[in-house]
Amino acid sequence: MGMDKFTRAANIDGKEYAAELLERIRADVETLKATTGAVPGLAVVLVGDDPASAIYVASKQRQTVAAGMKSFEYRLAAETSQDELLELVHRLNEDPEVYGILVQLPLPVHLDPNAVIQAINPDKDVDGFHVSNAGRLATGNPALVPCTPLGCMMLIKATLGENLSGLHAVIVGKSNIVGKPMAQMLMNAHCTITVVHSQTRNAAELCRAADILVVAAGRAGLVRGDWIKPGAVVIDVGINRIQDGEKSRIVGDVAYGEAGHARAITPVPGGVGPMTIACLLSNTLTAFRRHHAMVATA
Ligand SMILES: Nc1nc(=O)c2c([nH]1)NC[C@@H]1CN(c3ccc(C(=O)N[C@@H](CCC(=O)O)C(=O)O)cc3)C=[N+]21
Repeated sequence: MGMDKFTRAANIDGKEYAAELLERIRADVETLKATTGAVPGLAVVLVGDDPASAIYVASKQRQTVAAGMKSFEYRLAAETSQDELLELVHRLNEDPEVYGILVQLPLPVHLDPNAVIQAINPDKDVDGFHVSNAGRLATGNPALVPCTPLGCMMLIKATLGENLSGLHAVIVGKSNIVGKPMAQMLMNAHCTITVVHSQTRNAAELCRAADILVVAAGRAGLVRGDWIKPGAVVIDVGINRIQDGEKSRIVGDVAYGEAGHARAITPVPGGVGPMTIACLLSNTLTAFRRHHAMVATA
């Protein structure tokens, strides 16, 4: 894609897209409440008192209520046992008012996150972390997909249009939460996929081949300007708190100031982060729709 040197990369405003998505969700919730006589509800479970987690959970709750959904919040003590947590998950699985369940990660170290995630009813697994949802996504079946890569996909399509067929997407990072599901989604959209990670020998060279570059490495400024092909679309998933003199601030995994030759790039903050929360509500609405469609056709 030809870009003259006077063109600046467009800023992909995730905050604005998230606000638009939340407004569409709110309108859909209003209609569905009238047609089903039910209200979508999201349960968020927070174990312990990690301050960053508490901030995210408060923000999730505020936006859930703003969308017209019910919010059920469970704050459990840090010393909660595995059995107590599993018991709560089982109770939420059975609760007809709860359509979505999110257990905030990370959990205190004495708890096994995998066992907790696999205990969630996959049809209520709005994080999309259950093996059943990972398998559905991998096989192109209807799934609840992880919120962060879902939000990335929406921002990519808002920038490039619906048809991504044949584009080369490079994903940096291979986590179950972002890298792997992102690769699956882009493959389902008929992209050619390269996954780069900490053991990759020629990461810069591989990234330079990307039409779409999604970076979820968790390392501040890892991706430099010369890793980016002119005209590429760059999605920065990183959220890194760095010390800047007296103050601390949040930066992404991409050296944003070196990416002027990209076609478009997400800022941090204000890019992928706000889309993650909007997609959590989108997934709750999806779970609600699927439940009521099943009931209607049964
Ligand atoms: N089961 C589970 N599901 C999650 O989805 C989950 C989780 N656990 N644990 C923690 C991480 C983190 N996370 C974020 C969501 C929104 C922003 C966000 O909106 N960030 C803003 C503000 C950044 C700031 O200033 O802190 C931004 O990027 O603009 C960030 C991070 C969801 N997580």
